[in-house]
Amino acid sequence: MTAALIEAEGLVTRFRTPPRRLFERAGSVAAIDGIELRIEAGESVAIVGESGSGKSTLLRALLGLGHLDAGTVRFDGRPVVADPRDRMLWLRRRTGLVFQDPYASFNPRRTIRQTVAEPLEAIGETADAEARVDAILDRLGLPADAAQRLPREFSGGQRQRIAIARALVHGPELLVGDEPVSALDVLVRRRILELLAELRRDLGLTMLTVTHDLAIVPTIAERVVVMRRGRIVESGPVARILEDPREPYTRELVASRPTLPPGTWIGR
Ligand SMILES: Nc1ncnc2c1ncn2[C@@H]1O[C@H](COP(=O)(O)OP(=O)(O)OP(=O)(O)O)[C@@H](O)[C@H]1O
Repeated sequence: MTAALIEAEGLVTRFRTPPRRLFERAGSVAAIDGIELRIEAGESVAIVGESGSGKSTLLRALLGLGHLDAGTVRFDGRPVVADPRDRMLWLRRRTGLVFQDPYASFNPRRTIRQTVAEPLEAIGETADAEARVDAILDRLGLPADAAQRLPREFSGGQRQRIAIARALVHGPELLVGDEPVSALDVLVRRRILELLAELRRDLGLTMLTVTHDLAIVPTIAERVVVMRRGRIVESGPVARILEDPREPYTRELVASRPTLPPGTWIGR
């Protein structure tokens, strides 16, 4: 079998929990507990589960940003190790990240040009930064003068476009989103989801998106991984999971999701 883009085996991450009573010892909780996950190049996978199920911890582990108590992660066959001596520039070159609240991750005093160029600085590819920033801002439908302006001058939807521009400016093959549209209102959310689907097609991206919102999954992914209490309880094609969930927990999640907009399913 050829190497998958991401291969995770037996991942366990524990966090210490403070004692609840005076003479009780501190305990620990497994935020992720024995995760096996394989993502092929070009695939788009959504990780879903309620708050606290371990989605963000898993994402951090896959990117080498969080500690692991057990297990291994490989990216295109190469081990991902959370080691401060190795800043894993090779992995940063190949991945782009989009978070829920772009504003919180923008420096309010840096122009959009400086903000979007951040990954290029981080990986030491600044030679043609200006042209690359202009090209990606244009690709994301931002006005030509956006580069000189500051984050506060933009709406929520535009800020998320800027965040996506920053995630893609260095030409990564994997785009990772942690609740990338949760902070947006419904119409803007729809547009950003469609934009992500289009970018994925045009750029041949592999996508990994964490969300608590099952309603967005058909637009963003072909495969769903359902997490509960640090474990994967079910995984499969979007249509199968949404129409015929096998696990009681997934059935509950599906039943409680808001009605799907008459949207674009990419998974079938
Ligand atoms: N740094 C930390 N220290 C202690 N406990 C943590 C830490 N990070 C996560 N946890 C615990 O690990 C479990 C999983 O958290 P995680 O944030 O991965 O879940 P999540 O599914 O991403 O939740 P949300 O959707 O609310 O972000 C939770 O019980 C959480 O309290």
